[in-house]
Amino acid sequence: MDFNHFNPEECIWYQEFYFQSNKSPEKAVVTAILLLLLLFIVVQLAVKKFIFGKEKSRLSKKYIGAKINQWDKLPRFPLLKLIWLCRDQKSVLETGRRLAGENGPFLRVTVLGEEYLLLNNPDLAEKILSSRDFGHIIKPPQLYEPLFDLIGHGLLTSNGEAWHSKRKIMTKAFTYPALKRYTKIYNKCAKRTVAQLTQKFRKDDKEYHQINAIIQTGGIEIISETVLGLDVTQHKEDAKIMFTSVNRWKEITFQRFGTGWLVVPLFWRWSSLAREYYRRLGDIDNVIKRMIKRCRDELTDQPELKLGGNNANDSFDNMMQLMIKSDFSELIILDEVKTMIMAGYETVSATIHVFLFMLALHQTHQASCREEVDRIFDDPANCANEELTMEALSEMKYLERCLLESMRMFPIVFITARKLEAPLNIDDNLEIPIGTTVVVPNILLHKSPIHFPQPDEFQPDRFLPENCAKRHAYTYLPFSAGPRGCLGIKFSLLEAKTIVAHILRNFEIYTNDKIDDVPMIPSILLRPQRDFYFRLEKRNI
Ligand code: HEM
Repeated sequence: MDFNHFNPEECIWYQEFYFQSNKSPEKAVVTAILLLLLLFIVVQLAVKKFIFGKEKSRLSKKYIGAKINQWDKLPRFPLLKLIWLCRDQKSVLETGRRLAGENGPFLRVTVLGEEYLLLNNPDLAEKILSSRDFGHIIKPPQLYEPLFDLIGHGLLTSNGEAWHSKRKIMTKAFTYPALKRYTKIYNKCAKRTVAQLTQKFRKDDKEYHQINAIIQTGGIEIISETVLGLDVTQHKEDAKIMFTSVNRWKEITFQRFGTGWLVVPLFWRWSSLAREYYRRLGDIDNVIKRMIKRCRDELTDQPELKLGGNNANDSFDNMMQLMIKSDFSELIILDEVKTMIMAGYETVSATIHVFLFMLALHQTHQASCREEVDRIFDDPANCANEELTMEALSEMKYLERCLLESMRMFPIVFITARKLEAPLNIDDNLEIPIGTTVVVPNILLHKSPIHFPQPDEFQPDRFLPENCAKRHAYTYLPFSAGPRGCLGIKFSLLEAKTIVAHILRNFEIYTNDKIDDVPMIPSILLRPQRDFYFRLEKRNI
């Protein structure tokens, strides 16, 4: 074609484009925007690869001399096949179990140049989770990045020395004396939960209702008071802002991760959901700042309480006081408080919701738990005014076994992941290189028929001490394990036992759902496709 004498009307493709664009100019604009976005994403990926690539080679130099090993021979599972097999969210867990059975302990996949390795075996899980090497305890940025603008560099997302020093201090918030103080809060909130359930299930009401919202309200009340010192009855206005904002923030987060395209930062930042999300976050920050000020004022009024530094051990009522006494800056307190709320509210509420469902499905186990609970409530030495003490709660052995079994079948946090900044030595022949993201699939380990025969059956006696002693410690990981395992294990078990014991004391629990009616979906947390339905019959006590 002679471009010097180019006549657009003679050229068919040009005419088509010209007339199309004339007919609907907005289509051309949309196409241009999409092309620009595509270009932007490609550039972002290239820049990331360049930066991570440099980081990798810097780290590799640090470990010159790492042995040549079998890593290169470890086969890769085809990514497209994996995406295809996991296309249905409802059956993704079953697919995972099948793949784990077929592929042995390792499943290696490469995504956009990033290596991922599934370690589906308790020995391998122990190798990574028990390691104290700072290069083995890094949270993968590609998975945790979305959390950074929410919780900044709180305990859950920070690494290295910054993480270590904060962990040392925050561990004090979970010692026996601290938990003993929180137990009073658990009881108070459990009684409010029972009152709300009593209102919902009127006498002679034979209907089934969803109760998750009530369980979650109890969960937020507990975490607000134990972390912030925010008692709903005393700080009504702040409590209202806190509850609505935390709930909306959580809903938006689920919506974001459930709607694939909103995960892309560029789309997210321009969405109306993001605007609401940051406004809610601002509201939460303002409540926390007001609580920090109140707490500082209280401590100034009572100088004998102001201990500072390492002496902050025992004399605090809530985690905020501990942080102020440990001289955390306001910025660190904001991140840490939000971390605790995020780590500790939805996880326990969701665990209780599933546990009540398990008890409703297994009436004989429910009856045995109630018998135990009644015996403890009726013992005045253990339990005055229907207040469960730490000692009373530790006597609830049967209830605890049922809770642990429920968490085995449905671990709310279903995987643990680390990004290697130091090679991980598996044995003489295999060393996993720096840069790999290793994933421990807690949920698949819990369903292993070798360690848990008839894994789909609810059998609380698996958690009798003699049966636990026979099992590898890294077969059961609802709270993960090792130096980065959950800080709130005892907190969660005590809270869940208190709430459920109060409910069992007051109600008989029934459901008309079957276990297969409501598949569990792996989202940020493992959660049922919809809330379960329950009927609660008030007991005559
Ligand atoms: C049933 C309830 C809970 C479950 C299933 C759970 C599970 C977990 C898991 C699996 C991890 C490790 C994550 C990882 O290694 O990537 C973790 C970490 C953590 N959890 Fe929990 N958690 C629960 C409740 C709580 C509560 C109530 C709190 C505090 C009030 C809490 C605070 C934390 C913190 C601070 C971390 C980060 C620890 C660190 O990185 O050093 N969790 N949790």
